[in-house]
Amino acid sequence: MAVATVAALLAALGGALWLAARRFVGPSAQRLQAGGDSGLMHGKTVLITGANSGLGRATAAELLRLGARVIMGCRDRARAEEAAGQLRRELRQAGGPDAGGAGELVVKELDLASLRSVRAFCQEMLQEEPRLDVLINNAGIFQCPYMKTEDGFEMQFGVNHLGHFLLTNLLLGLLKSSAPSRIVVVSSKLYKYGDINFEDLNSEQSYNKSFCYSRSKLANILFTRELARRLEGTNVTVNVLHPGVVRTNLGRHIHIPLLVKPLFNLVSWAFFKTPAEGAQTSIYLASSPEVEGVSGKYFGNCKEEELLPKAMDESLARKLWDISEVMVGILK
Ligand SMILES: NC(=O)c1ccc[n+]([C@@H]2O[C@H](COP(=O)([O-])OP(=O)(O)OC[C@H]3O[C@@H](n4cnc5c(N)ncnc54)[C@H](OP(=O)(O)O)[C@@H]3O)[C@@H](O)[C@H]2O)c1
Repeated sequence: MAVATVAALLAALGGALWLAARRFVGPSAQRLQAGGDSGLMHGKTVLITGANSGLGRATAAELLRLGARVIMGCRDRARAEEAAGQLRRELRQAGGPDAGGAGELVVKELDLASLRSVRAFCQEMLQEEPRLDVLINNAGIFQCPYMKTEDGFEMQFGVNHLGHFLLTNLLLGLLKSSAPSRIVVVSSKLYKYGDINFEDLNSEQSYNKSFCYSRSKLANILFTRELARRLEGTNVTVNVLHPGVVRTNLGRHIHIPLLVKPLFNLVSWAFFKTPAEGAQTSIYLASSPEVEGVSGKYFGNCKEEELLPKAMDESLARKLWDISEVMVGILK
């Protein structure tokens, strides 16, 4: 009797934990089915940063299936070519458009930790690509030890915010001439724990890897909202999203003790989204007719969500924009 009671209690506790965790990461995005019919993106060119892994790779797979020309902007050509080869094979096996020539994958080198690389990449884009319908600022680095980009910026702020800031600005002309066009920014719910300290944007005085990640993700949202304001009337929209908690390579800098690893793997298997699930909101914002004309909004699970006041602070967003322009030397 006592054993049965304990077992029942454990089952109830397990169930409650399961429900609580699913609630935290959001409903299974598989049910959201953001992608539409194959052919929906036919004739559209999409650029995805960090498309060789995790969410970027899953987003590329679906947009390719929908018929887009997908440009994978990646820092490591070998890793990107390998991912592109796998994606083409998967698509052929599924009898997708690659066999018939509708979707197309192109790999281009882009290191967001180097403004020189971002400029060279954009120059190549402007020379070779007649149009750009969707830009997905997806690449990201998470809780790394203190490191600097080639230009001397703290790595998370440099890659997650400044690299994408310069990239977007240099491609705006192409996006405008291809309008209606869209920009999709991948942020994180962890923005809630960040703030923008203009006195120490480079974290020289103190470095906290979690806080700096959150700061970079808050910067993604402020950037999106200020850009949406600047793009009013151009038919170029920009929205930002939280993908949920997703099983990807993002945690590569987190050290998990060997003994705890099996438990962590079990928890992530049970509760985290798969990359295909996590990518649904990116795919939705990139391709769905439902969001045509929608701009400056924050999404999770393919639905608009509320932001904390600090992420909607217009004067903070303007100040960050002005300082970012100076940091990346936008006028050079
Ligand atoms: N996974 C989650 O639970 C989660 C939650 C909230 C938000 N996000 C956001 O989702 C986005 C995608 O992350 P993910 O989870 O898919 O992680 P991931 O599997 O690690 O993918 C990150 C991608 O960014 C690329 N990248 C990193 N540094 C770069 C640089 N300097 N230049 C160009 N590309 C660079 C990586 O390239 P390499 O493969 O060459 O390293 C990789 O392709 C990130 O912005 C992340 O902040 C993820």
